[in-house]
Amino acid sequence: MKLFDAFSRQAPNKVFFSILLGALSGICYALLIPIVLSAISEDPASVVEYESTVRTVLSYDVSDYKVATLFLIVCVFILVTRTLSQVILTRVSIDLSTEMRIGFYKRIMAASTDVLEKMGSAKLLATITTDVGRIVSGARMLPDVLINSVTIIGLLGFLIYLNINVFWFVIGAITFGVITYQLPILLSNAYLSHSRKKVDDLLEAINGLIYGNKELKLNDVKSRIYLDEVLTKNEHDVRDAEKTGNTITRAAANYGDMISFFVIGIVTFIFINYESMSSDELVGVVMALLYITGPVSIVINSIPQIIVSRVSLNKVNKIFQEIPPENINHDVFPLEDWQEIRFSQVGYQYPERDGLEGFKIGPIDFTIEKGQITFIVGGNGSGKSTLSKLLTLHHQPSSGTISFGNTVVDSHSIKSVRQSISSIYSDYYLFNRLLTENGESEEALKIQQDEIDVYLKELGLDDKVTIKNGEFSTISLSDGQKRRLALLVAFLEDKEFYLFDEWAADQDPIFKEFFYYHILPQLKAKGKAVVAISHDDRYFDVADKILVMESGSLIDCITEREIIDERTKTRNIVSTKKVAAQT
Ligand SMILES: Nc1ncnc2c1ncn2[C@@H]1O[C@H](COP(=O)(O)OP(=O)(O)OP(=O)(O)O)[C@@H](O)[C@H]1O
Repeated sequence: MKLFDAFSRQAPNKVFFSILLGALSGICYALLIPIVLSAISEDPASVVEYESTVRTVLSYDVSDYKVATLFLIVCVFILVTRTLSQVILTRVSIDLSTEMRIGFYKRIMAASTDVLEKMGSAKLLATITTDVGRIVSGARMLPDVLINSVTIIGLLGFLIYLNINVFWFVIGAITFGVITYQLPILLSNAYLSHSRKKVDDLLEAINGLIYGNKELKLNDVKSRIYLDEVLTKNEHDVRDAEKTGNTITRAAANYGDMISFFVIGIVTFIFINYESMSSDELVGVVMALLYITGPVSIVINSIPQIIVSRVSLNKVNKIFQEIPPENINHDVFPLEDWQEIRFSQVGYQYPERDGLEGFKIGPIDFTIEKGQITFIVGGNGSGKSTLSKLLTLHHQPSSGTISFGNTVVDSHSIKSVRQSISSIYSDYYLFNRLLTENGESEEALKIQQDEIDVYLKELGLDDKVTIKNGEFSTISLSDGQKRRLALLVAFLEDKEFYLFDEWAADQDPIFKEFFYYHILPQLKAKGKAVVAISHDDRYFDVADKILVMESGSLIDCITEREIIDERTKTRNIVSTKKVAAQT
């Protein structure tokens, strides 16, 4: 059983110990009935020797003292072994779920950006939150299934001892019950997994409700249609599938519970007419069957959950395969000094989607120099951001080579080269803390704190955020302020190559100017290679080089100072005229 394999791999010794305890507990459980029967039966062939002595314990009369003592010992033993078995396996299951999730985090970190972008966050989140949980709940049933299975086996053994024909009859009845029970369960699983798919759609719709809330508020028709045709429809789909699935499951579970009673009825009212049995034997059989009812229904009713667990385990394994780790060297080594980033005949293409060919870049040749500011410009969809992800080594070229100085970026060097890059993308993510290594000296921390305070002031954030022990006091800031905080983080990283994708787009005019005329030149003066993707043609004069993109091709690379100044001047005149015309 795959589920059990996963467990055994997690903690083989603990699992073995838990199985052993579970088995012992199951055996003792099965022993209770023969012990009780021995006490009430006068049959000389009883399991325990009958003794009619009465002893007084704590002022109470106890008959069959020896049997009673054995009964008590077995009960205590069951209590201890059963609890230990369950606790051990439950702990292993909790460890397993933690390990699984951490494994997921590591795999996501090691996967390439291309693969993650293709898969999308919703699928990954659903797997981490839903499937891992299901595996654990299924796995938590394993100790009970084990204990009860052993109990069933023990009681079946007792039935063999009582009457072999009854044993075969009971085996046949249980097999029939288990098989017929599976049919409704399969049907209900189909409904429940349909409802699970619908939950994905519903979650997407709820996202729309929360994030599209402002748009919906401004348009009553839109919000009514969204409520009726999207949210309510999805809710009803989930509700209907769940109702049907759960109705079938409940009916099947009750059928599972009643199987043993059907068997008791058939043995008592029908079987007895065809098989000669003493009344002691019949009492024994009925007691064993009554006793077996609980374990049988526990085992039968856990089958669906264990099946769901296995399905989830397969899903998790499948997703793991779909996000393979990047096939690269994961050791980081110091890079040889470099002065320029060189793109030689670099080409890249997004994968085909819905039968449409993926957007293509290149082949492209250019260089980015340290101590220079390079702008990448071009119309919407011309490929600037795609090019930026090639520059920051998140996309790997399908043709050509990228080199940082003498270091060619390949599977051996890519991770090391990435360490010299800092970027703020247009869809950047701001963590709520600086992720710097602890253990620095107090003096170093003080210098860093001073540096932070200077940057906070410079970026106009000193009255908005404080950073203590690396944690931001808040990230509930305006879009522009958040982006400035991201800039502070990038500064502190002190990398050799900085890339900004439309950083200034949502800054006010003062900070826009501050970015282009102060921050970028400051980085340039520090000898950093600086690339800014920008539509702000007013500031193109800051650039030492302008790369112009169109439809995935580099159509111009302007390096001449006069041309840049000239173009900037012309664009400024055009912009001023446009503004004048509009006003
Ligand atoms: N993750 C992706 N998967 C597939 N295709 C993509 C992906 N991201 C972008 N594209 C395609 O690549 C093309 C270029 O997109 P890109 O974001 O590079 O343009 P851009 O020049 O940065 O545009 P903008 O100025 O609007 O930001 C687009 O036509 C888009 O359809």
